[in-house]
Amino acid sequence: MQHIGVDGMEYILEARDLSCAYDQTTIIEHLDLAIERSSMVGILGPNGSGKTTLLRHISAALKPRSGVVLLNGVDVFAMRRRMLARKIAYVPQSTAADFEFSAMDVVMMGRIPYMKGFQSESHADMSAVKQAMDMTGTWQFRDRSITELSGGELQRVMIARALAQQPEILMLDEPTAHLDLQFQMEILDLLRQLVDHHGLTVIVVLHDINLAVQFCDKVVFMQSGSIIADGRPQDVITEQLISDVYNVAVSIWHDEATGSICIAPVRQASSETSACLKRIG
Ligand SMILES: Nc1ncnc2c1ncn2[C@@H]1O[C@H](COP(=O)(O)OP(=O)(O)OP(=O)(O)O)[C@@H](O)[C@H]1O
Repeated sequence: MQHIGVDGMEYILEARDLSCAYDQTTIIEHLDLAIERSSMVGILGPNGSGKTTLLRHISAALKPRSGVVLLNGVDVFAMRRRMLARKIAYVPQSTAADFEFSAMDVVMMGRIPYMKGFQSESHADMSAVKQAMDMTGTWQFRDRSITELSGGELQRVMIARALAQQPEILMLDEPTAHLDLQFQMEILDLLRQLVDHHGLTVIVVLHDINLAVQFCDKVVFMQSGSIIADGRPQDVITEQLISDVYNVAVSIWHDEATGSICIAPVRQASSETSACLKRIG
């Protein structure tokens, strides 16, 4: 369904005047966010800035204190959970593998929103699971218990489960955290292809700004529960912004090989460290 936002653009997801709290502690206040359909959006910002909290609320895993989250113009909290699970899949930051499920059983759990009662899995369920496991390179360990998988292998299984859900929006919280460089690139490449060729919308929390720049159409920088920059990477990322957000000096240049901007922290001895070293020396 097409939904036109207040500014005339077509957005698949909108958060309007969102405020989120854990018990009495407010984390996010009066936040607005609009996500275009079939785009890949990176959420960035320092530890504790509210990225996970935002994802939990826009995925409807948690209810905001106030404000609304609209999916195709419909309030997500007015939707039935089963219907919502066919639209939004959420891969959390880390998953405890406490149970002896096989990797394939876990991916099959992504099909629950499509299953009726105690019916066994259909041909469509099996084929969605196979496709998701092929895409994430996890079919090879389909029969292994998830308790025996490495952090990176388990992460890919969790992404496969979300893909088996065949959602319109895939939200992932630091999906590359446990992955080596090859799998980081493969997973982000896969997400990019799903956006470009299958019309998926991806919202991904990332810590690596250089990867976000290469793969995302838009980046959203958070600081202390607010969005302080939101736009195309080449338009919003400046040395001043990164130094303001992370309190670290950086150098930014255009890199021929990647075709995007590159960001490197510039090492600086702080005055406190220098004074301390002088005392020791
Ligand atoms: N369940 C919770 N109960 C109370 N406070 C929480 C809870 N989860 C997170 N917080 C607090 O909310 C704030 C934002 O946390 P959040 O996890 O959203 O940040 P983040 O940007 O995702 O951080 P990181 O990059 O470290 O994962 C932090 O101060 C954190 O301590």
